Amino acid sequence: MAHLSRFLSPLTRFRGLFSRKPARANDARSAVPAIRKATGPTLEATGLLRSFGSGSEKTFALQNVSIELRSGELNLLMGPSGSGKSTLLAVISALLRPDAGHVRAMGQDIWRMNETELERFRLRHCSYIFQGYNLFPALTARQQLEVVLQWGEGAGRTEARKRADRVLGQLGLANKAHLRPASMSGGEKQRVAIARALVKNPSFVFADEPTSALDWDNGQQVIGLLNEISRERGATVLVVTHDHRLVPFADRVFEMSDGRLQLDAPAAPDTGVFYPDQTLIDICPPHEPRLRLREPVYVNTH
Ligand SMILES: Nc1ncnc2c1ncn2[C@@H]1O[C@H](COP(=O)(O)OP(=O)(O)OP(=O)(O)O)[C@@H](O)[C@H]1O
Repeated sequence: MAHLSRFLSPLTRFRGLFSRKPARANDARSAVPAIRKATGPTLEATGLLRSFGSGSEKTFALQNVSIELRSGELNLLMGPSGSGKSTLLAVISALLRPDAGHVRAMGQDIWRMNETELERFRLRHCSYIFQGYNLFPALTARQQLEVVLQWGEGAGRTEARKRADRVLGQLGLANKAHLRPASMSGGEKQRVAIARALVKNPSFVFADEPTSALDWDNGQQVIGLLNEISRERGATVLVVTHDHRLVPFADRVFEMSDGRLQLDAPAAPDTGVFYPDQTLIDICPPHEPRLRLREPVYVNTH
């Protein structure tokens, strides 16, 4: 089982929920682009090495791993237990320093940052979603979100409540806003965790086995939401999972084995068109789970 949270100090766990990034002006749902530019990578890792232990006990968890992720895409990271998925997720999400290699995000080499800069980067740009939800037991669903906005962004009480309620409503949780985690089902708890990740409008969402504790209906709902976060809000989403049923929801599927990344695997049947100038015409209905390109189709526009 992957446990990304083991790479977090308790303080980082708490602070990682917050962002000082101002809310985007437009509600992302109203801004689903019919045509979106396929941009370059927003997150680019090269030559990552990471080991644990020493001597005969030494484990090489990452062995020269390079990967590129783009905004607006949902990426799955799969592979057998112990293949290095959680380690890779932790290294590229600014939680675990590699022994060697580079991770470039938002135009910066994140592992050249000092601790303060790293913390600011996590706060401003990253959201983390864990298998175990990581909700505060004493807070209601609404308060889980409000605290992010009030403490993280300095939002006033009224504004925080309005924004929290809007996101809870978008995730079908309006009638659960007053409940504490102990009174919620696993699926509801994970949706609250996603709402909390969403409310800060992150550029990057990193999720470690977010559906493994859920039944298939709830799991499907959760991956559908992650899909929407990438597509409608333009976030770069990376999900570690063992569940092959999630594959049709993904833009790209990366396989790891023995600390190495295998070739990018295709996800689902052709539903879009790539033009040579890299403009992607997304022909899927905005609120349907996205179907994917098996092979990019290049159309001669001349
Ligand atoms: N903190 C640690 N100390 C020692 N070894 C570690 C540590 N973290 C990971 N490892 C080792 O590194 C290798 C990769 O572990 P990692 O958790 O990244 O794999 P994984 O693919 O996520 O596995 P799973 O699917 O079981 O969660 C494993 O052999 C693991 O035992």
